[in-house]
Amino acid sequence: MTPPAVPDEILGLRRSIDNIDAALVHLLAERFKMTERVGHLKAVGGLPPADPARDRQQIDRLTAMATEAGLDPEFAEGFRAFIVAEVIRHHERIAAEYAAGHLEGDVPALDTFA
Ligand SMILES: C=C(O[C@@H]1C=C(C(=O)O)C=C[C@H]1O)C(=O)O
Repeated sequence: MTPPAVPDEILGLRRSIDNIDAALVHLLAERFKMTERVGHLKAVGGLPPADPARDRQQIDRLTAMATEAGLDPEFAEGFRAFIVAEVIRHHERIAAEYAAGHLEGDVPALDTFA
C-alpha cells in the first residue's frame, strides 16, 4: 500500500528545517575554527586542553538559556558535552604535535572567512 502524500505544511516545515540545519552546520564550522586556535594558543602557552572552570560556566549559562528557550536542558547539556569532548580531542592532538616538534611556536592565523 502506498503511504499517503506528505501534506504541504510538512513540506513547508521541511524547507525551514533544512535552512536551520544549514545554519547549524555553518555555526559549528565557525565554532571549530575558534576552538582550533584556542587549542594552538593553549599548547604554546602550556595550558591543558580541558578547562573545567570554563566548562562549569558554560553548563550554567546554557542550562539557563535552554530552560528559558523551551529546550530540554538535559538535551542541551548532552549536545554541549558532545561538542566539547571533540574539541578536547582536537586540543590533545594539537598539544601532542607541538610536543613531538611537528609544529613550531607560530600559531596559525585565524581564518574565519575560509
Ligand atoms: C575551547 C576551550 O577548550 C575546551 C573546550 C571548550 C569549548 O568547546 O567550549 C571549553 C572549555 C575547554 O574544556 C576553551 O578553554 O575555551
